[in-house]
Amino acid sequence: MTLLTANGLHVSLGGRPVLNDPSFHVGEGEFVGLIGPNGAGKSTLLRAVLGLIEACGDIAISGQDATSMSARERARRIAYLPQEREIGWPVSVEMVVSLGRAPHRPAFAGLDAADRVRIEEAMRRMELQEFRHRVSTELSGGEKARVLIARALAQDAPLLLADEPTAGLDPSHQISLMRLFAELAGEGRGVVASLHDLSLAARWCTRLILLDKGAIVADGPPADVLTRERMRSVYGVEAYLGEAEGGLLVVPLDTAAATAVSEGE
Ligand SMILES: Nc1ncnc2c1ncn2[C@@H]1O[C@H](COP(=O)(O)OP(=O)(O)OP(=O)(O)O)[C@@H](O)[C@H]1O
Repeated sequence: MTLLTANGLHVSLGGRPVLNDPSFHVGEGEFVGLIGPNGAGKSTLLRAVLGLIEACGDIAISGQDATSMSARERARRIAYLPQEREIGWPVSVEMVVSLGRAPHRPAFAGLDAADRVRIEEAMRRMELQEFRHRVSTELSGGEKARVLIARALAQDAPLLLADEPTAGLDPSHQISLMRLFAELAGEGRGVVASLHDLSLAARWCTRLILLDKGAIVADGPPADVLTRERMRSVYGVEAYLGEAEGGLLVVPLDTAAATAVSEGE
């Protein structure tokens, strides 16, 4: 089943076009890495799909026109991890994670047993049980990121959109998170994550969408999308592409340094 279809999106911000007609779809079981240089429009694309900014074009969520959905209905179908990791109030970690259940409950209603199961599961998956009573605003950047990811997991939506979810996480937590997203996809959900670590993206994502200047320049299996030519034309760098543990390894090269060394020989 197709969880998300976006057709011909156009967004202008500050009088400048930021999204130039991208069209794509995300199905159940897909872990899609949204990649591209700074300013390519990745966050804008995610925010447009969520209805957080005005966009022209068609967006369907689980086959239903997104414009006909209330914000609450949308939040039951799409969980979102924003790029900003700020937590506004000095409340406990458990309280922040429990906010993920809000779209499923009538306003001001307490948590029921099913909510509590989801909250515990989300905290377990993000290794936060020991943190449950800590004040969320007093955590480190990476710990806060894990709390906000747990809040998105507690939302228990079929589709998860995550904006740079690995930012601020140490290597071990980066890998655990990518494995978790792959597991969520394996359970039949859809995951779309904007990522700058191309090796992580290539290793774990089932598909990559490469965005440049608001347009999709490639969409497909990681090894097809990440070529030396695209690293050059889109990111403006030479890159070493190799293989490690069954995944593609992408190492951007400092060409100025490489040239200096070879000229000195
Ligand atoms: N509110 C705004 N007003 C004007 N321009 C904006 C606004 N928000 C974003 N932009 C511009 O839109 C472009 C796309 O931004 P966006 O945050 O979507 O890029 P991104 O691909 O997520 O980048 P990054 O990898 O740096 O997070 C950028 O050039 C940015 O400066």
